[in-house]
Amino acid sequence: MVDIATRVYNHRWKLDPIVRSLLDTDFYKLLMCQSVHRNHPATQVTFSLINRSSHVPLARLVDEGELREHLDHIRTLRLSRGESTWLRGNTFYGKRQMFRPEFMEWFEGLRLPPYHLERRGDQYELTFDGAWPEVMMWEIPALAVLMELRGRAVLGDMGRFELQVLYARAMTRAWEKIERLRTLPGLAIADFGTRRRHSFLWQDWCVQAMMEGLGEAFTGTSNCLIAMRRDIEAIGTNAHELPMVYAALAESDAALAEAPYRVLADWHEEHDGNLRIILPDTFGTQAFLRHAPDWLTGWTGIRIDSGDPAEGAERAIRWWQSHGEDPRQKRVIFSDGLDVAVIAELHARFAGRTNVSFGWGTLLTNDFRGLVPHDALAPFSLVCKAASANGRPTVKLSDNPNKAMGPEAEIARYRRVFGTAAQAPHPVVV
Ligand SMILES: Nc1ncnc2c1ncn2[C@@H]1O[C@H](COP(=O)(O)OP(=O)(O)OP(=O)(O)O)[C@@H](O)[C@H]1O
Ligand SMILES: O=P(O)(O)OC[C@H]1O[C@H](OP(=O)(O)OP(=O)(O)O)[C@H](O)[C@@H]1O
Ligand SMILES: O=C(O)c1cccnc1
Repeated sequence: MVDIATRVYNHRWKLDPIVRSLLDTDFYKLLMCQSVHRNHPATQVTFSLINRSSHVPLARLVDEGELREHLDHIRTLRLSRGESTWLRGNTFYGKRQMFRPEFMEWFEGLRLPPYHLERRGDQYELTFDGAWPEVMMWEIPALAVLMELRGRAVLGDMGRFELQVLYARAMTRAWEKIERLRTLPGLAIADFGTRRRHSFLWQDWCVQAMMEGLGEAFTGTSNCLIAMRRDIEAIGTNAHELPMVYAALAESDAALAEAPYRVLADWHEEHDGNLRIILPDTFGTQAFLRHAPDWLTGWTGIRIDSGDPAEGAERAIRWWQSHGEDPRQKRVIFSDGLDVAVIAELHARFAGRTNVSFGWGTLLTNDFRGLVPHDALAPFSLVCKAASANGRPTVKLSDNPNKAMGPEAEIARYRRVFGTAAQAPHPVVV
């Protein structure tokens, strides 16, 4: 087992690359990338960094030169032969050859496109422009680099013993959470914490702790590199970028209203079983379900990613029931800023009524809250989103207005077209 504290202490004198592999990313990126590569290879997109925690002055905390070194390093990465063999030969969700040869050939040649970085006051403007399948692969490593550099800036001033005790405390906290989760019968939980993790090695430690502590209840990790190295399941669904970009490309209000379903029709052709998971909240869950075509009720499950999670799950259950579907045959995946108390509550309320699972992100892989002065290692809400497609702005409404994005006028148009009702704001922690 790596002694993380000693390693942090000893690695301060040369570039210690944060992201070392194109597989150090979420599995759903690869699933989406294959679909985008087939259906929208030439669509031009811009992805942008958004620091939703504006009180965190990223540009003061992270050195620009160091940031560039890490981003440049990521641009040198290529899929290795062993990684390619794993992707081509491994079974994902029980299916062989999940990734088609045309996609694999393209992926083997991929290098990430250039980035644009500029300091604006205390924040960084970081954007990525180019073809959608290439640009989308920046999101996860860019976030992981920024989060870890911000952490390293704090760790760099700490002594050997301070570091030992810091990690001992973080380990104790993580293990206590796992002990709590162990008491939940029939739990199914995966690691979704790559993008805002404390560090790669810390995420890897958390994954191994979940493996030992939870056994079968730990269903796997969204991180492909860790899944490969630890020989566990790679877990993934799909993300908001698909409906956001499809919607931005729509030529009329009627096409806009259809866009979220068009996404899933394309997905339907590629995947079955546990990969048919609906993400309904991009432009408001209620409106999405109200207008959903009948064939969608046959899908396996729904991912609840914003708003009040219990309300979201109740709504999904009612929707299935009203279409003659048995919710006990369906799956609800909760994935929004989870921590153990909420997981236990949702598990108690929904287990038995539907199949429940959890995608646990930042508060698994980066719960360093309260461990150093000024809470300088606490995670915060850093995201990287598709901001435009073929020159047109994207919009996200979400079930939480605090997560909405896009130009005001476009937000108003989307609300009208989708018939999205007013929503209650929820605080965004991560
Ligand atoms: N950011 C990272 N991404 C992927 N793998 C990593 C990362 N950091 C460390 N590892 C892996 O974790 C293991 C332990 O790290 P260790 O400190 O021994 O190696 P290293 O950082 O690669 O090498 P060195 O200590 O010589 O700089 C190694 O197998 C290393 O490849
Ligand atoms: O436990 P968590 O840290 O929430 O990790 C998982 C989250 O990460 C992703 O979204 P992201 O935060 O990138 O964007 P969003 O919050 O706007 O959905 C995903 O949709 C989950 O919400
Ligand atoms: O596959 C997913 O749905 C996923 C993975 C990581 C983070 N958020 C969501």
